[in-house]
Amino acid sequence: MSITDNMAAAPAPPVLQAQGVTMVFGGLTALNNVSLSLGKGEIVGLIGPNGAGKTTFFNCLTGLYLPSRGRVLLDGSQLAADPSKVTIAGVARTFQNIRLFPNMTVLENVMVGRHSRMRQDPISTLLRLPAFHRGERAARERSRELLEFVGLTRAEHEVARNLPYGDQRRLEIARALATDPKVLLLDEPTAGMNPQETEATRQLIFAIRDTGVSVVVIEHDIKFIFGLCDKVSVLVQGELLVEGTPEVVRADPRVVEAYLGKPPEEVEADVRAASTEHDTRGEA
Ligand SMILES: Nc1ncnc2c1ncn2[C@@H]1O[C@H](COP(=O)(O)OP(=O)(O)OP(=O)(O)O)[C@@H](O)[C@H]1O
Repeated sequence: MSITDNMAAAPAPPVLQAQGVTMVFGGLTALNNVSLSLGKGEIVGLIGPNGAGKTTFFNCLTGLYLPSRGRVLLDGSQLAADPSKVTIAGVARTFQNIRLFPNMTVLENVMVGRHSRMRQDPISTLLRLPAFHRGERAARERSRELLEFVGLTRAEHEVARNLPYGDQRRLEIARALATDPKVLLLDEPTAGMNPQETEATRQLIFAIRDTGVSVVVIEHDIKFIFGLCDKVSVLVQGELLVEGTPEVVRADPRVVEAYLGKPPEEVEADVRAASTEHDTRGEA
């Protein structure tokens, strides 16, 4: 076997790596020594009961929180605890509670994402020099391409708050993609969607993966996760309980136990009900 053969056989290094991430809030350990490895073009699911630490983990991956211990690497380089630097490095996200600019148009929302990636010379911007206009034209073109990609071309000029809920979630994804991410983190992308919208979202995530972007998805809909992901990690009370292929995770007795000892269909209904209760409590 030649050296080249050996090199070809070596697995590609992970795009994103979380190593022993621990997050302590006062006396509460929300995450304890959680690791995750994401390959190029891979889709990884993150599941777990309410309060397991899933969103906290995303906040550590995106620089919103500085982990109490552990680190996060993108292409082998440690990420700063600074969300805008993490975005520029190539990690984008959507939020559990949609965060759009409600009074801006659909196109403008995507352009905001694009601008966070652009490096305009301040003088050109201030004086509206040709370079500024070229940059704006390119940003608009790319934003339109992304709206077409997520199926929102028809809504380009609508005000974001007037979009149906499912479309708002797609718009958030388009805005995240406008930053040209290597890694996209989706926090409950199908929450509140009907079965058709959920299936369309699954197809959209596959299409995103096919462009070479790696994806991590938090979802309570277990069937959705098992039908989407290459690997699944299960968090329970801040600890990584199990990780593996959907087949391995689904069959693991600890997962069944952690999810109330019921089959996936019943578990899913329970988790959704618990989630609604949780949200209602949060609003009270
Ligand atoms: N900023 C914070 N300060 C203090 N405690 C926090 C903070 N953020 C999260 N927590 C706590 O950390 C734990 C994990 O919360 P987190 O929101 O990450 O869970 P989750 O798995 O995303 O839950 P859900 O499925 O309900 O969204 C919870 O006990 C939560 O109350």
